[in-house]
Amino acid sequence: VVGGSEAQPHAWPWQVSLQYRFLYFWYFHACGGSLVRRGWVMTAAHCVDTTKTWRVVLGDHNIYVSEGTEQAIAVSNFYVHPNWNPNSLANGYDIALLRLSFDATLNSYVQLASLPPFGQILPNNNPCYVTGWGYTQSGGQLSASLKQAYLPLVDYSTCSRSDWWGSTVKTTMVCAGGGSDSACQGDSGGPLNCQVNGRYYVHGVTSFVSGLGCNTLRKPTVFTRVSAYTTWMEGVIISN
Ligand SMILES: CC(C)C[C@H](NC(=O)C(F)(F)F)C(=O)N[C@@H](C)C(=O)Nc1ccc(C(F)(F)F)cc1
Repeated sequence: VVGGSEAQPHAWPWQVSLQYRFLYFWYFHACGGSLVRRGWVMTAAHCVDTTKTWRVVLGDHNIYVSEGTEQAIAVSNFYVHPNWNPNSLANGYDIALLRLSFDATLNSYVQLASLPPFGQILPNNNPCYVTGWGYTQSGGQLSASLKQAYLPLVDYSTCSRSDWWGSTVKTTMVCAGGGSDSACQGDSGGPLNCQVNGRYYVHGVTSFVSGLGCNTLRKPTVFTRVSAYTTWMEGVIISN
């Protein structure tokens, strides 16, 4: 997250850190995710590399310090959207579900995300926050502590303007920000938390930013629109 501020610990208790094992017993934070069922995490398809060994860490704040609130759970299966094409990021479908090897324990540090109703489109400027441990500057480094940035929602008609994202953005995506604050590498797969009637819903899965820099003017962060995929997710979960 570029800009914004450090989140209050456990203010976003559905936020997970998605980590892959390297060397013997070391894990590396690669992406974010959201806990959607006790045994299921929603993330971005572009985060999933099935040749690696993955785990999710729930209830975390500082990813480099053991605080006693974490739950680390192995990922036992991956369900990437069938239409996802890694060579066509602009086509969308950048969403995946991870089956955990056992169910998370829900408590004040670990809670389920609320998902929007199918097809819901939020208005321009709807208040939203992006959260994650991603780079704090373009070409920078990961944040040790979870960060949040206020990113007002940008509606499709604005986001698809030619001097914004043009035809790169689709209606199955959601844009937010476009100013000095943004997501950045390492925030992928994490939630866009949008306030609707006083409650926060995970309305987006962090997908991409401009290749020219994370917080490029008029290139808002682009998210997979969760409300376009809730039926697909229900189908995966009830049959696995
Ligand atoms: C690894 C990438 C697939 C996703 C990566 N995502 C992120 O950094 C995050 F965290 F904002 F979600 C990203 O946007 N990286 C930048 C450097 C990028 O490649 N952006 C980008 C690439 C292609 C397009 C497109 F769709 F136009 F081809 C748009 C943006």
